[in-house]
Amino acid sequence: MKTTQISKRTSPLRGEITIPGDKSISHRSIMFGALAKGTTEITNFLKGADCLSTIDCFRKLGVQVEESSDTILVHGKGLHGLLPPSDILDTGNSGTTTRLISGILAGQNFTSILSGDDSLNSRPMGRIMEPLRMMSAHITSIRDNNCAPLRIEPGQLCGIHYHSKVASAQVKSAILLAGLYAEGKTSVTEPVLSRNHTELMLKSFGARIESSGTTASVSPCEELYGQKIIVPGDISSAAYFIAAGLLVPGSELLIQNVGINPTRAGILKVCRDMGGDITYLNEKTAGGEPTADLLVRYSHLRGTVIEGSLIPTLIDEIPIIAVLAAFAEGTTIIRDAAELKVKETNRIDTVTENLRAMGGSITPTEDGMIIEGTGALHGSVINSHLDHRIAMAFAIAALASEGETQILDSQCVDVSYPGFFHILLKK
Ligand SMILES: O=C(O)C1=C[C@@H](OP(=O)(O)O)[C@@H](O)[C@H](O)C1
Ligand SMILES: C=C(OP(=O)(O)O)C(=O)O
Repeated sequence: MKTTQISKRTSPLRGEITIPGDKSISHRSIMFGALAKGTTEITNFLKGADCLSTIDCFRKLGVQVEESSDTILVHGKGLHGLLPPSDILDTGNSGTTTRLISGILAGQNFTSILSGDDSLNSRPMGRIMEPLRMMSAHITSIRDNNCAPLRIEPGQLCGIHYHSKVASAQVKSAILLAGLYAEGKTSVTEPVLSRNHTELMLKSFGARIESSGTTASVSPCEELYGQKIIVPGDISSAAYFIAAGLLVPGSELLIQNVGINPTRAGILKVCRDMGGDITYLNEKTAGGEPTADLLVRYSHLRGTVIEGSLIPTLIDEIPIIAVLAAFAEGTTIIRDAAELKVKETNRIDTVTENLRAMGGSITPTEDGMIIEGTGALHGSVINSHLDHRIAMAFAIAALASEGETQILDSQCVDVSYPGFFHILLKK
């Protein structure tokens, strides 16, 4: 397993950088393309391990996916054309693959088994099993612990109106995708709006889908139709370079073509609230997804409060926000973020462990953390616990910290950002 060593950066980060494609949109482009009639052409697809797991699963379901250096072609099978898999569907480290594909598989006339790595197989699946069962799906946890491996058997689905306890785009999407196969209308109401890529993209593929506030509804349709998709740069990946630009003295970095969908862009609001100097340039919209180039300049940061409806818009960015908070002046409070406990690791614990190792002052809470900014950290050994977001967040902390830092199991960044260290260390 790989260890990456990072020392304090003595020169500013300057120039331009492009960010790999959005992970959420890349997963969905394969899934919806597979269920559509005709070919879906995807540009700027994220070839991270999670999205490659999605491709692998759909290949096992009989879908032809052609990969070239700059495009992916998905030869769709139509809504009812998937084939029984010859093997277990391996969803790797990916919660998104597992939960979204479960909604699709619940509506098929064959049995499938889904399983992932140790992290994935310990994450909660009851949150999708409950609503899918209410729709009459036959989905069971093979070890009877509400986790994967999951067995999904054929079922005749019926529409429901589900009130979700968690604001989770994966739960919402699993239900809406099952709704494509259900009799009648299927609706999901969330406590607060989560990322809405499924709603935007399914609409462009021709689904009968509507959204109003925190409720999204789908009704069955004859077919979906293949699309051309240009995947925007992933704001969750851009977050590390935004933070690097804000933290390394003298930096001025132009981060190009970043997705700034308001259901995803909470980190930009937080950085600005903390005093971060970020300018949006060249704003555009394609396929309902807004993008911009972000000009980020080194800034003096102050603490802030992050809570409520903002949390789902930046849930994956909380580890790097915690790093920013450690360098800021004053206190940062993060609450309403209990979902952090059920990601690739318990991110309240893994952020606390690693921030303390670097000399940060952090108090974990039941649903978040309180960080007293000390303005400085020191190098240390970082245990990523194989969580890509932890490895990348603390790599950025290392750039602005005295001494040397070693990131253990740094290869895990390949889950969402292959080449991350190469780009970071040559910039
Ligand atoms: O739908 C998606 O693409 C995702 C939703 C979020 O998970 P939850 O739905 O569990 O909040 C996020 O953490 C994950 O990285 C991607
Ligand atoms: C939580 C994440 O992804 P997933 O749920 O798809 O594993 C993530 O990328 O931070």
